[in-house]
Amino acid sequence: MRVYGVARAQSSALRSLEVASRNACRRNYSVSRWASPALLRSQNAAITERTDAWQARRLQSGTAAAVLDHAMQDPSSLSQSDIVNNLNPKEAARLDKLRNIGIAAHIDSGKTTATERVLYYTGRIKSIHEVRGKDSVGAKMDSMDLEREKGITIQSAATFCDWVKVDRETGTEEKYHINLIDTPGHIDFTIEVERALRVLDGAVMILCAVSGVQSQTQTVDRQMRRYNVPRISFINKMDRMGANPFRVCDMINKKLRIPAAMIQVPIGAEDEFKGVVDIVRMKAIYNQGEKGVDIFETDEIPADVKAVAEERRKMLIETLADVDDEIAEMFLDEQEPSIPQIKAAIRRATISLKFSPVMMGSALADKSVQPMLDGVCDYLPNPSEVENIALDKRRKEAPVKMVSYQELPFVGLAFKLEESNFGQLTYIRVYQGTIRKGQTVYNARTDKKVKIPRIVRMHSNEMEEVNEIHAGEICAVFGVECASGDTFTDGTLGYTMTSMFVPDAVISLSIKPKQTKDTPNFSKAMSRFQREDPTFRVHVDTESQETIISGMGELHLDIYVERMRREYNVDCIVGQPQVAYRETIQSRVPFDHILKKQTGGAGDYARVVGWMEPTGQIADNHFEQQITGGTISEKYLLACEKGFYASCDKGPLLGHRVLGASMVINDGATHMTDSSEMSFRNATQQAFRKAFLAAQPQVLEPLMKTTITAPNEFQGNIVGLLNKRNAVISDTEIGPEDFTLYADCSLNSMFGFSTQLRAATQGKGEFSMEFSHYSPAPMQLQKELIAKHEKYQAERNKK
Ligand SMILES: Nc1nc2c(ncn2[C@@H]2O[C@H](COP(=O)(O)OP(=O)(O)OP(=O)(O)O)[C@@H](O)[C@H]2O)c(=O)[nH]1
Repeated sequence: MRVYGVARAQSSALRSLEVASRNACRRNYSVSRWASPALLRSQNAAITERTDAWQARRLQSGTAAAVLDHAMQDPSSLSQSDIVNNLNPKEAARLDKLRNIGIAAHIDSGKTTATERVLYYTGRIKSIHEVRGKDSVGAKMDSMDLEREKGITIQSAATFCDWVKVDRETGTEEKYHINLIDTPGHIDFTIEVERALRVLDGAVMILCAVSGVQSQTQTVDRQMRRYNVPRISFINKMDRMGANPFRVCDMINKKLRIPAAMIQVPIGAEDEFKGVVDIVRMKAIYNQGEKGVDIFETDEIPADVKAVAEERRKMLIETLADVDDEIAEMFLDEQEPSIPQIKAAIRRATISLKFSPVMMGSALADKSVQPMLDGVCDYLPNPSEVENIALDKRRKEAPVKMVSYQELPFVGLAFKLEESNFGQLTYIRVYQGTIRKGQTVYNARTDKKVKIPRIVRMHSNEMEEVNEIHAGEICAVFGVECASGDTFTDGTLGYTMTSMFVPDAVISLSIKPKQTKDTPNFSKAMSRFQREDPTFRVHVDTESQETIISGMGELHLDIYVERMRREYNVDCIVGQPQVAYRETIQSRVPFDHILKKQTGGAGDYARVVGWMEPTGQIADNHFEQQITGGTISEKYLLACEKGFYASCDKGPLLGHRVLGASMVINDGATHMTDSSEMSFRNATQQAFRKAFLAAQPQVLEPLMKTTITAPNEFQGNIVGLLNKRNAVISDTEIGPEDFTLYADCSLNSMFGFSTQLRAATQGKGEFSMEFSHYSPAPMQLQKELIAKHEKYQAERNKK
């Protein structure tokens, strides 16, 4: 933890390399957090190879080389920021003032509204437009027509701005460069949050001051944990009736189980909300001027807020003492930490994911957004303070930590693709080195070279052309053929980065263009949407020859059907939404199957012996061969494996994917002339079918974690609706006005629920669903589904 404090102090003071080097040596044996000697060696070699004049001078001077040598002897000695600081304090100073952040939250918490203020206060936009505002312009970050019409964010949008942080006591100013991504709240577009958090260094988690932690807040919380993203919590909508930030702070602690404490308390609430008290510095902060553009700070804390502010300050120090050693020691010695000590502790604890500082305001009422931006600069990490790991393909995929330093070989991750009027736009996070216009880079997955013709910085749907982008930054490039999640390098390193988590699709429907003349455009749109969104999948059903699209929910698929109409002029006919069922087995069944055909000429012969059994988990399938004595050759076993996985793609019960099945082949026979790869593949598929049907097969259905919120008077109606659907209600929370109900529901039973919910709550109820797990479908449903599938097959066979 000391590393951050020292590195920051060094970089802000821009001390000489010698001082930095001495500090690094002093820390050498006390800090244990850095990389492999091989990485440092390879990077040192890469640095030496480069002809960069500055670099060569530094290496010749011996200081930087000494630091790297030192690190090689004891690789645990230096952090990423130490290395950058020691190599080039100027570069460390650039990184120190850089933040890559995301704004993520439950639906309608005010992410886009808050982002609009951030852009206005930083001078990126000249006027503020509201989401669903009366001027019909819509917020800057909701640039798609559909987003503006529906008032929801569908795609995440990237932008950047410069924030000048003013220390009002000393009058000093510090300029920070912030790359910002506004993400959607609807669970159907969760991949957008997933990929933003994959590449960001920190986040602002927005919560509603009335509703607090909601279902999507919990999803976002899981995503932040998955990618180790430190966060500030910002309680928005302090102007709403029923706003209670103290309750929300408790909810963050209890429901999200992250130690959180207020670093501000409100001055008034609801329509009396006036501003906040910064309880670290004990200053009252108010917004003034048009759209709250000016900040007024004073020592005069209103009398009715003072006691709360003091009490909450004590609570803040106590919470910090639980998560930070330095404050813990002072706490035990009954010493009062100073303001810089508290701020440093908040920063350390936030970056090390042990704490979340809680701020508050009202974006819509233009109150207290600027202090939140100060918080981003003060408490969220710069790119060199975040650990980013790549796998080195040249060293058996050994993990290596990347150094956010512009002179090192380039490594970047393509995290998002988007079709624009000028061709495919690929968003890249540069983790190491520099990407330059005209440079040739390598795609680590395909090993293909590509030239970078244009680099731009994105400002929602507008772009600004640049010649190069350095480590730690986010940019977009044109004309680069790749898939979402591909790693690019300059070719000197064999690094590849792990990609993001892509959730399984739960819903599908058949789709075709109304008019055959639209087929080319239809295909174009399908391939574009698939490339852009890994949760949107398209396949052609081999039996019905229908195009099937699958995704995260009805809204997700509806939006694509609508985009097809608007952006490609293709009207489509869509089928009923279908649940993505799965199939599994429950018992072990042996098999001994012979495929034998001799009808003149070359015959077919393959014998496979073994067993099928459940893997024990409703997850991936498993194939294993335990052949002794070479009864089946390697080549044919490979064909058996292919046959097994092909069978898993289309289960024998309904033609849906198989989960949790294992096949072992431990014996068999081969014919001198009649055996072939095809005969072993077919024999395995036949054996699979027979064994599967004998092994107590079962249809699985997706269960959805469902959260419903509505005004309290409708609770009875909603419980009734859920009972009809055999939902299992797991929890209910009753708030001052609204209640929230948590339930597990089968996806199948939830079709049409939104219409019924609207009717039952006078349009005031909301619900969200997220895939939870697969569970056996009720027996009656299984029988009906199987009978329907068999009837369909029989009709097809007749044709
Ligand atoms: N009262 C009040 N309303 C707010 C505040 N901030 C946003 N809103 C309103 O809340 C609604 C949703 O705001 P958005 O900014 O679209 O929320 P979002 O989180 O970006 O929405 P999604 O991206 O669709 O999840 C809009 O009608 C806003 O005007 C606030 O501070 N106070």
